Parts: sequence; structure tokens; C-alpha cells
Amino acid sequence: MQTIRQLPDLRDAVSGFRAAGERVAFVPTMGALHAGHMALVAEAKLAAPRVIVSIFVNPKQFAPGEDLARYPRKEQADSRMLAAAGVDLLWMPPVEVMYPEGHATNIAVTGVSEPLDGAARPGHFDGVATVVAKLFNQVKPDIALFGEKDFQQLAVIRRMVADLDFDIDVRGVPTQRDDDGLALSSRNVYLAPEDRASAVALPRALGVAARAIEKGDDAQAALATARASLEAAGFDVDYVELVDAASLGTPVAGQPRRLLAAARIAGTRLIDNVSVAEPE
Ligand SMILES: Nc1ncnc2c1ncn2[C@@H]1O[C@H](COP(=O)(O)OP(=O)(O)OP(=O)(O)O)[C@@H](O)[C@H]1O
Ligand SMILES: CC(C)(CO)[C@@H](O)C(=O)[O-]
Ligand code: BAL
Repeated sequence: MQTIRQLPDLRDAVSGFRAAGERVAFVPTMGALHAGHMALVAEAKLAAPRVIVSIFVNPKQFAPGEDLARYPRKEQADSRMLAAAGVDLLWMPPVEVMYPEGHATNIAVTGVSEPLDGAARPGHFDGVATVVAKLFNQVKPDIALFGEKDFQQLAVIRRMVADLDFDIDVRGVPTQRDDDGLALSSRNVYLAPEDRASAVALPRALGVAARAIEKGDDAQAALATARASLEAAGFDVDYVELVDAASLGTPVAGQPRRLLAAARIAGTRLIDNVSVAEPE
């Protein structure tokens, strides 16, 4: 696996793949890799002969006061995992390569980025859209893979790709979970053992609410029950909401729906989401 940190070197390597007629699948990450990321890499390996992974902890997507400084960084372990998984190229630009002095362009995707995490984390999705657009222009992938764990992020990227005419096939990969159901996340390492044990309330509350709504119970009552069980487990709840799976706005009869939540336990903010089928 080549590890590249400068843009001209990346351009040379990508031109080499293209000259050989090889399609490229791309997995953008912020590192501290776990089995969730590796599921994206495995899908990428199936999708194209060349796989590029990026690791870049993007300062622009952290709102003021968030965990940018203490975000886990595990460069050597990450690099070993990616090499063992058969990744061709690891793109790891320093901050000054991504945002040289004078960088002044911001990409704001309206609508789908505004509710939920967009409301809770001001500027977050502008930072995500801006860095993902730059990564797409740098890597020039044919296919890009994102996790459904960050469901709103996936929707924002799909919107941006459609609106800006990126010729990239964006694919979502189902959320990978620990044995007890907690979604894998780099931020899980922040959890003390007792908080990690309580955190299972998040997937459980979403599962219970989704099943209740699917069998025709009142959605608002199911959401209130989910909120109460999260609070009983020690969470401060940012939101628990049922939305239209495409627009992330008000659910539309007959259209796919999604139940999303964000909540903090002992200061660590976790997100999760599940699909909700039509009432039986
Ligand atoms: N449990 C998971 N299952 C599937 N995909 C995941 C999972 N966790 C992260 N991903 C995906 O991996 C990509 C990189 O995510 P990122 O590096 O931010 O990891 P993370 O674990 O989501 O970290 P964070 O703690 O910041 O949420 C994203 O597309 C994200 O949706
Ligand atoms: C897509 C991403 C790599 C952009 O920084 C990040 O938001 C993430 O890891 O999900
Ligand atoms: N996994 C999304 C990146 C973030 O929370 O900033």
C-alpha cells in the first residue's frame, strides 16, 4: 500500500490507475479505524480493482467547543489494517495541504443538511460537504462508499453529488454494530465501561420505537417513550425523530421512513438510526 501526503503524488498515482483503465473505489474517513470502516473497505474491494482510503480529521466540520483536539488518532494501527485489507493507496493530507493559506470556498447544501445534526452542530455539514467535494476532486473516484451510521451525512453527500454533477456512484453501507447492538464509532473509545454498558439503550430505544410505529402505534407516543428510556439510561437527548428517508423532512405516506437519534452520555455524543417499514 502506498501512503501519500502530497497532492502532486496523489495525482500521479491516480493518473496511473486511470491510464491502466482501472476503476477506483474511495472510502473517506477520519481514521481511528474499526470494523465499520473495514466493512466500507470490503465493499470497495468488491466494487473496483483499485481502492483508495483517506484519513483526514477535518477541522472545518467540528463546531466550536467540539472534540477536534482529542479526536482519536491512530495512524500506525490504521495503516496496518488498511494494508492487510488490500487497500492500494492511503491518502493522508496534512491540514495545510487540504486548506492552504487563503482557502475561502465553502459548500453549503441547503434543506437536507438543516434539521437534526445540522441544527445541533452548526457548520458541521458545510465542513463535511466542502471537504468531501475537495476529496472527490483530488481522488477522482468512480465509486464512493459511506456508512448509513451517519445517515444524514450520506443524504447531504448524495444531494451535493447530484447538484454539482459529480460523476460518482455514491453507495451507502449498512451500520456495523457491536454484539449488544451499539453502532461502532470511533467516539465509542471515549466511553468509560459503565457508560459503554448504558449506551446500549440507544439502539434498543430505536428498535422498540421502530417496531411500535411499524405495528401502527402513534409515532409521537413511540418517540416520547424512546426519549424517556434514553433519559432513564443517563442520556441527554439532542433529538429522536421520524423523518422521510430521502428529504429528512416530514414523513410522506407510502415513502421510506427513518428514525434517527442523537444523545450524549457522560459528554460523549452518539448517533444512530434505523429504517421504519410501513405499518402492517
Ligand atoms: N458502524 C459503522 N457502520 C458502517 N459505517 C460506519 C460505521 N461507523 C462509521 N462508518 C462510516 O465510516 C466513514 C468514516 O467515518 P468516521 O471516520 O467519522 O468514523 P466514525 O466511527 O463515524 O467516527 P465518529 O465517532 O466521528 O462518528 C463514514 O462514511 C461513516 O459513516
Ligand atoms: C466523510 C468524512 C470523512 C468527511 O470528513 C467524515 O465526515 C466521516 O468520517 O464520516
Ligand atoms: N462520522 C461523522 C464525522 C463527525 O462526526 O464529525
